[in-house]
Amino acid sequence: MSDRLTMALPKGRLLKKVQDHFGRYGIIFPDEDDRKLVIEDTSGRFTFFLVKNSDLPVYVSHGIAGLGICGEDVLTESQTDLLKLAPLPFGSTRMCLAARKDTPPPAGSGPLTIATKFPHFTRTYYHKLGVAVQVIKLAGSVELAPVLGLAPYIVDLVETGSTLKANNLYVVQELARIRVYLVANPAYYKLHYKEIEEFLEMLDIETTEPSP
Ligand SMILES: Nc1ncnc2c1ncn2[C@@H]1O[C@H](COP(=O)(O)OP(=O)(O)OP(=O)(O)O)[C@@H](O)[C@H]1O
Ligand SMILES: O=P(O)(O)OC[C@H]1O[C@H](OP(=O)(O)OP(=O)(O)O)[C@H](O)[C@@H]1O
Repeated sequence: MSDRLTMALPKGRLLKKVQDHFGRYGIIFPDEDDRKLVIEDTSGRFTFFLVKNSDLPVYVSHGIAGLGICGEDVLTESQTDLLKLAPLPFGSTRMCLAARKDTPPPAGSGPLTIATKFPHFTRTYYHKLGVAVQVIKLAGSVELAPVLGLAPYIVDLVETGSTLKANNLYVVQELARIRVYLVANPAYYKLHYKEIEEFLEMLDIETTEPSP
């Protein structure tokens, strides 16, 4: 492959935001053929791989893509050791405990039954507090669980709150702020330190990792 930097991008709701943001800095990639999964930006600096959100840390940790753009939610669940270079100014959400409006907040040290797409985050969060949890893992539409009686509580991402509202649920407690990060494979970062730092300077964001 050429000496372009390689970056994995999530195919879902973040892609348009990345495209708009990068476009402001002259990193333009086409979207006319949205079935193409390997694309090159017109400035000649990047090759992008369009991957499923939850697979993104796999590609970066294996060094297939040197860089990636990924939410902290996915990073936490992946249990990979990627460098979080800098948060990006879009895609922020809140990880929340939510329930039906007629369910009171949990009291005492559990056990709490929680349905979620984020079992690792949920177990870690409550274990740190000494609260016992039974986690029911779902792949999506988590808001259905309290509505249908699968679990009284859910842990899920909340952005606008409209999904909770439409299903008569409420935020019991905000557990964490979740941001979207530019991440790197540690070895790739060392190898391409100069180009990556130039790219970060151009985006006007500072690295959160010390220099190698
Ligand atoms: N409203 C939102 N809901 C979920 N994630 C959001 C939202 N807004 C921003 N994000 C961030 O965007 C990232 C990518 O969201 P996307 O919808 O593509 O993921 P996903 O639903 O997990 O993807 P997939 O359905 O392919 O598994 C999330 O990991 C999260 O950090
Ligand atoms: O607060 P809001 O703006 O309503 O956004 C939050 C919702 O969006 C996400 O789901 P997504 O659309 O990815 O569907 P999924 O649950 O099937 O993964 C998230 O899991 C919430 O359900």
